[in-house]
Amino acid sequence: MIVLAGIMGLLMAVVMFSMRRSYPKSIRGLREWTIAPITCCASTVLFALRGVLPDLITIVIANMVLLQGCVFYYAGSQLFLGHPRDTRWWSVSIVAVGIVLFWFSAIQPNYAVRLAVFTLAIAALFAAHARLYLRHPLLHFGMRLMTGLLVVQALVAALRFVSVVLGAAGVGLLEASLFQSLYIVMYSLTALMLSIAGVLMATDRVRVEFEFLATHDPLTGVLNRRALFAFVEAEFARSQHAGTPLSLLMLDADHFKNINDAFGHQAGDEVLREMAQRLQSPLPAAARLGRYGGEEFLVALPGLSPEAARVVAERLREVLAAPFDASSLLAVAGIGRLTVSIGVAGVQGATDTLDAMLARADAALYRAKAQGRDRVESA
Ligand SMILES: Nc1nc2c(ncn2[C@@H]2O[C@H](COP(=O)(O)OP(=O)(O)OP(=O)(O)O)[C@@H](O)[C@H]2O)c(=O)[nH]1
Repeated sequence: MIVLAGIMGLLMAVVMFSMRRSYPKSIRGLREWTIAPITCCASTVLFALRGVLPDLITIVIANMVLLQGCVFYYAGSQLFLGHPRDTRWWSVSIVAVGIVLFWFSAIQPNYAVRLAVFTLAIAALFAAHARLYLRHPLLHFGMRLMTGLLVVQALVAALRFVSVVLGAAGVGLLEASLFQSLYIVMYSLTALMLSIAGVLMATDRVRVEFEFLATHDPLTGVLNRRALFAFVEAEFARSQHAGTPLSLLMLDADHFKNINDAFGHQAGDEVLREMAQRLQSPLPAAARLGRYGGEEFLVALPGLSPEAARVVAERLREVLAAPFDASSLLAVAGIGRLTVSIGVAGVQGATDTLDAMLARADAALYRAKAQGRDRVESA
């Protein structure tokens, strides 16, 4: 059982290694999660050589290596969750545990004390590791699995510690009692189970990152045209079905070409980013903002009539026209006030189509441009 679990842990290290090579660099911690099962497997080999190699290696070093393997998992989780790697105190603790284990194996042999010290250390390590996850929202199955495994491991180790204190340590690691067997199975499977949870978490993260890239505009971070249209189509169908209002705002920066020409394309990009950021704040929670193309944005306002949407549009115009922060790149470049023209359109009855509604918003925008810009026009 122990040997098989060690081999499976090694296979998981191969999986982690190949994931690390092919996954984006933004997914951190995979290096530590590769080293961790290898380290745990190395400890298994050392435990298995009991009687062949000196006790110093098969007891003291083996336990220290196992603890270090668990610390690598912890370090991987710290990095994966966006924290700096900070395991210095655990390294110091492993050395301290090693000294105590050495004392109670070479100087004053005592299996119960060794077991108590080791189970206490590993229970504390798993508890700290579980706590790290519990301070984050457990969004995906992989994270919940990892947290559950760590909590169970911490509890098993704590129970084992209590049993040792109550005088039920047994006589040795491979004693064939029920509790000892359960404990061995649990710890043999640690590397395998933690690695599986790590693989699931990394895969979840890649999916979320790719989903974001596929649905958001890289320059401004708002929804891209495809994702926005998927939303608008669904909302239009819902509005037709339920008879609830839906409005669209088509928004175009005024004389944007002049900004590019006068201040350069990079300043133009910065203006677009600033616009996207400013446009988000006054929008109702159900609204969605997306980049329609170039310097044009589209806002979908489910539940709002064209009259209510017009009020939102005026508010957006105000927010965009506010002066830039003195330290902002745009103020430094000397770009003045941002103005936009906005076309508003709402759903008109059961026979309306989305294309017709978009055409009305576009026509209203065109009218706003024709009538001098920096204004809102309704279809
Ligand atoms: N910097 C930057 N410029 C862009 C981007 N997309 C489109 N543009 C520029 O936006 C400008 C749009 O110009 P026009 O369509 O003539 O419109 P305008 O100058 O805003 O004038 P009006 O809309 O009539 O007020 C062009 O100069 C495009 O090169 C972008 O992603 N970044």
